[in-house]
Amino acid sequence: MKRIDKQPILKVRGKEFGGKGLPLICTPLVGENREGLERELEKVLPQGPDLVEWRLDFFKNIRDFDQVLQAARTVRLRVGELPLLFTIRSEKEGGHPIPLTSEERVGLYETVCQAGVADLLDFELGEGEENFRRVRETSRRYGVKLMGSFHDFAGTPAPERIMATFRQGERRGADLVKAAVMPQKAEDVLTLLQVTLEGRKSLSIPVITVSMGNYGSLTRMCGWVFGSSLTFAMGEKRSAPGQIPIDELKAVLKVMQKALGGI
Ligand SMILES: O=C1C[C@@](O)(C(=O)O)C[C@@H](O)[C@@H]1O
Repeated sequence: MKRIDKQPILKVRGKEFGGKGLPLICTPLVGENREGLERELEKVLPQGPDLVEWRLDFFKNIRDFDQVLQAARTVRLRVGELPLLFTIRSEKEGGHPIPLTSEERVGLYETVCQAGVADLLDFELGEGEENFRRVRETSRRYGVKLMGSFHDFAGTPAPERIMATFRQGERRGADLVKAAVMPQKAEDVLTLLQVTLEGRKSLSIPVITVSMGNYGSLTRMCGWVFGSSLTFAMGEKRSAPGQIPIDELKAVLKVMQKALGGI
């Protein structure tokens, strides 16, 4: 079986988004200060993720950009050659409440790009066209890749809406797009997988899709077969419902890959 005809690929520090075979495994860090992040990394790194996401919205002193940068440099150093993804999730899309306006979030992304600590940024498409354009411009200037993202912690929108969001990301110049949604019924999981396949076949950039919660955890294991280029797995602590421990995920992926004939 040929997996999917068209395969747009994005390479970041040698890791391929959208390449053949297994998905990349990303482990989120949710430490609330530098020490916490260091402790987390000690547990996470030996488990062999392909990349690490720092969820800045969990960082306690996020208003203090100097502290953020200090922590960022520590994390950067520790992850070494692994790609590092910076994410400031907004509360309305399921993030930790943070005292930063949209304007300040854009500023913080600019700061980390300038400091040369990030490989990838996750910026919500819901932050609006102008903010997205600014983050796109800055990230491009510093050679940082940009993920246009969308999250719904309450439900799974209709497939056309998810696809429309992906196309919006593509139009705005994102390097890849991501949707994480919550299933309310088993059909929602199928919807997400169907959209994954459609996105993979019709977009010019790689896609990442996640269905969260218990039912949704299926997609964390099999989404790659339908075209999701990355899956999030728990290192020390979950950053979203349904994430499974990285070692368990790796074991499942191995079984699936063999059963699928090595695609
Ligand atoms: O958007 C995502 C996906 C995610 O919400 C998940 O469900 O695994 C976890 C987040 O940390 C990440 O930014």
